[in-house]
Formats: sequence, structure tokens, C-alpha cells
Amino acid sequence: MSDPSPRASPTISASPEAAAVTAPRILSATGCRIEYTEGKGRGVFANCPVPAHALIEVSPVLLLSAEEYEKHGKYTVLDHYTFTWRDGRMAIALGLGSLFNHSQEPNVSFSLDPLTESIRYTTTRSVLPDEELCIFYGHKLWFKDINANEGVSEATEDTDDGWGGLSVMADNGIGLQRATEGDHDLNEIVQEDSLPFLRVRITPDEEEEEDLESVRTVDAWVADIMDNRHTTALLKWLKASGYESPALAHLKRIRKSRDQSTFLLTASPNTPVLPTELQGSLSTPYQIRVPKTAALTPTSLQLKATFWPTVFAPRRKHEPEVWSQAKMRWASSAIRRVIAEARHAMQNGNLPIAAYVPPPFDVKHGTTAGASLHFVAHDLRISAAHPLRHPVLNVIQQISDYRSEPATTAVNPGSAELSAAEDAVRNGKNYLLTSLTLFTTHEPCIMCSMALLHSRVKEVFYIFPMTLTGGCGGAACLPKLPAVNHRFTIGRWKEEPGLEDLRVGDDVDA
Ligand SMILES: C[S@@+](CC[C@H](N)C(=O)[O-])C[C@H]1O[C@@H](n2cnc3c(N)ncnc32)[C@H](O)[C@@H]1O
Repeated sequence: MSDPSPRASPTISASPEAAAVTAPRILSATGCRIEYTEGKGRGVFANCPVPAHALIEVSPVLLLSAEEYEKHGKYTVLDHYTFTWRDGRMAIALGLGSLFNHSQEPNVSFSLDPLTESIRYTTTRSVLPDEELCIFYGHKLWFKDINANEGVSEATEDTDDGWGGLSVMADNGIGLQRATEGDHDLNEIVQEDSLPFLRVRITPDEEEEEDLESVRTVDAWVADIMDNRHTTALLKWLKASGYESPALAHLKRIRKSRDQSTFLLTASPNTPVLPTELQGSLSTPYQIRVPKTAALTPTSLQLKATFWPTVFAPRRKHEPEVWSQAKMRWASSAIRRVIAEARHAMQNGNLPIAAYVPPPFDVKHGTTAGASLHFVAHDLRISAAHPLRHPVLNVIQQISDYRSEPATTAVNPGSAELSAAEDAVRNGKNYLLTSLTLFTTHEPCIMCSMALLHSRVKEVFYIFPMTLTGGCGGAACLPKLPAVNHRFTIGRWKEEPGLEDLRVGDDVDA
């Protein structure tokens, strides 16, 4: 908080007197206990080894309206414990949820679950017995972090988010922003050359077609129409014939010239056979070259029409999205998070490669305030002795686990029952990464890029290009392949100094 003066100065249990309070030693079925630490007060500790990605706590929440919080809550001790909920309410986590202390290198991540009005806490790595379990509150702390010099450095965000204590951590420190921040209007559009990344072009090359030579074509069978009265019958026959294929869907079926109309039959290599009753309606089929794809620009349309009338389909869908200052900050925070995770992987003897899927940025409202789920993973090939434990696959697995986890497996006995609505979401009705953005330190390999494609990811940003192994612009660019049925945006983050420790060999698959 930048201006704590208007509220009461609640003291919390960091004092020696507070340490005299007896806290229950074992509270949770997963073996967590509460313990006092000088300078931090109560915190949550592991009683036993806890594996990575374990759900260790589900805390139901009490929700305060924005008005209740503004008028009362923020002047009380609760201000140190509130999470910003979606729709502007403030949440107080019951159970262990309010007692996780802050760390710049958290071993626990959390996600707000609006459907069950609870917060779920999951380990981000394996935890040793007696290790403290900490979450990340955000970049702007209202107290002095006693571990501040350990691990990654503090970010320099110095603005007040206008909410209570844990508000920034509600979305893990990313994206909860007011309409203006610093010198910038957060809605201001960022010029393309000021973006912190370079876009990897994924639209097919024919958009650049500027002359007849560059139009890509395929051979197709056509026949001249001898009797126009049979056109409807011809179209009907073709539909049932099996000759129609999506490969020619971008072409008009009939080419009309002043004295001759021609019928497009098929792209199959074999001569099409007409039924006897229609044989007099068409000439003997012959092969010509037709455009391979739709026209994306007016110039391309004109060029392609000289081969065969072609559909005009400008790919608005793939036009680059404009970025606001708010989205840029959201992405920068996510990149910092993934860097911290990669360093964490390295400390554990793994390759320093990580992936992070933050709560999605809401372009309409310019925040992530309504969203809460986020997933982070690092490379586990060495520690798990498993060649496929790439961070991208690990993070997709986490999302899949989250979605398929039945309500009854929530470890904490106090967890609320999941509603039928949530079950529907969890059971994979949607693709795993629809509308989500993946940040990764290293360009995903071809295998992981294909997994991202199958998961329908919206955007992928990486720092280090992998020219020999990458599937997002390095060795190959999977969303650019003509046959794939999904495209996603790719951005190569402009590398900053100080990341040399995260480099891996060119031949490593990330
Ligand atoms: C959500 S509470 C966490 C539980 C708290 N320790 C207690 O005893 O109630 C947040 C408060 O814990 C303390 N705290 C959390 N993390 C800390 C850290 N890394 N260094 C110092 N104090 C910390 C701060 O006083 C903060 O206001």
C-alpha cells in the first residue's frame, strides 16, 4: 500500500507476544502445520515431503462487497489478508489460506475458484519436510520482506493498486491495474516497434503474391459445360460423387466466359468418370492449373482469377492484435515469472527451461481481474529421468489434471463441493488452452509446438529462439503449415541482459 495512513495500523502476529499463542500443529490432511517465524509471524510449513503440483489446501472464502471493504475492511487487520475477487469483491480465505507468507521464490501457487468460492493452493515444486510453504503476494509489498535479498530481485513497481493487502497477489501480481499507472494511460496502444517482442510471421506466404509467377497452383480436372440446363443436375451429382474435396473449397465451381462455361470437377489425380446420363452435358474432362489457396488480398484475387475464379478471404482473424500498455505490463510480469521458474529449475539440477500460463488478459476490460487460474511448470527431464517431461508438456498436463480432477479428490476435507457447472468446465468441453497465452523461456520444440496446436493455445511468447529444434519459427513453424487447422500468435521476446545463465545448447529440445 502506498498510503497506509487512513486506516488503522493493525499489528499482526509477528511479535514475540504473538508467538506465545498456541497454534494447532497439524491442521491439514496433506501434512501442513502452522509455525511462527520471527519477523513474519505465523506461516504454513510442510510436515512431510510434498511432491510438485500437489493440491495442499482448498480454502473457502468469505466475500466482502467492494463497499464493505472500502468503508470498513481496509481499516482493520483484515486488510493484510484480503484477496481481490472477481467483480471487485474482496475475499478472506478461511483455513490455512490466509497464513501463507510471501516469498519472491514461492513454492506454492494459488488460484481463485469463483465457482466454489474457494482458493486452491498447489505446490509448484517438490517441498522438503519442515520447509515453509510460501506464495507470491505481488510486487508491491506493504511490509519489509525479511527474505528480500534471497532469490530473485524485487521488481520496481511502485504504484498503489488501491486495494487491500493481498490484492495484487490475487492474480499472482500480474495485471491488476488501475486505469493509469506511472506516466502511461494503460489503455494507450503501444506502437509495433515499441513492443517488447518481435512477431513471428505465421500467415501463409501467398499473402505476398505480387505476380503470376508467385501464385501457387495445383492441377485440377475441369470440363466444359455443353448444355447449361444440366448445371443443377451436375452440381447434385458432384456432391454425391465423392470427387468434392476441401482442397478446392476456395474455388468457385463454375468459370463463366462469354461463350463457354467450365465446370470444376476434382483435384484427384485420376480422370473423373461421369455417369452415363450426364455424359452429354460435359466435354471430356481435362486438367488445368488452379490456385491452391484463397485470395488474401485484392491483388492476389486478381492474379488468381486469371487461373480460376477464387474466393476472396482476407484473414482478419490473423491480423496482429494491437497491444495496450496494460497488456504489455501483463506480459512483462508473466515473462519475469517464467524466468524465476527457470532459475528455480536450475537450482534443482534441472534444465533452466520453464513455461507459464497466466490468467488470460481481458482485452475488453484491460485487466485480468476477473480471472484467477494460472499454471507454471519447469523442465523435469533430469530429476524425473523422463525424456518427455518438457515444461510445455508439463504445464499442459497440469491444466488437464485441473480440468479432469473430480470434486472428491480435493485433499482438504473442508473444501466445498464443486458445482455441476464447474464439472462441465473441468471435463474438457473446451480445448485445453483455448484463449490462453503461454510464456516460455525457450522456444518450444516441434513436439511441444504440436501439443500447443492441438490444445488450441492463443499466443506463445518465448525468449530464446531454438534454431535447430524449435517448432515456433526456429527449425519449423508449425502453425504456419498449410494443413494445420489452428493458428496461434507467436512472439519472440526481445532478450534482456542478465539472462545468460538460462541459455542451453542449440541442440536441446525445449
Ligand atoms: C496474509 S498474512 C500471512 C500470515 C501472517 N504471517 C500471520 O501471522 O497472520 C500477511 C502478513 O504476513 C507478514 N509476512 C508475510 N510474508 C512476509 C515476509 N516474507 N517477510 C515479512 N513479513 C511477512 C506480513 O506482516 C504480512 O502483513
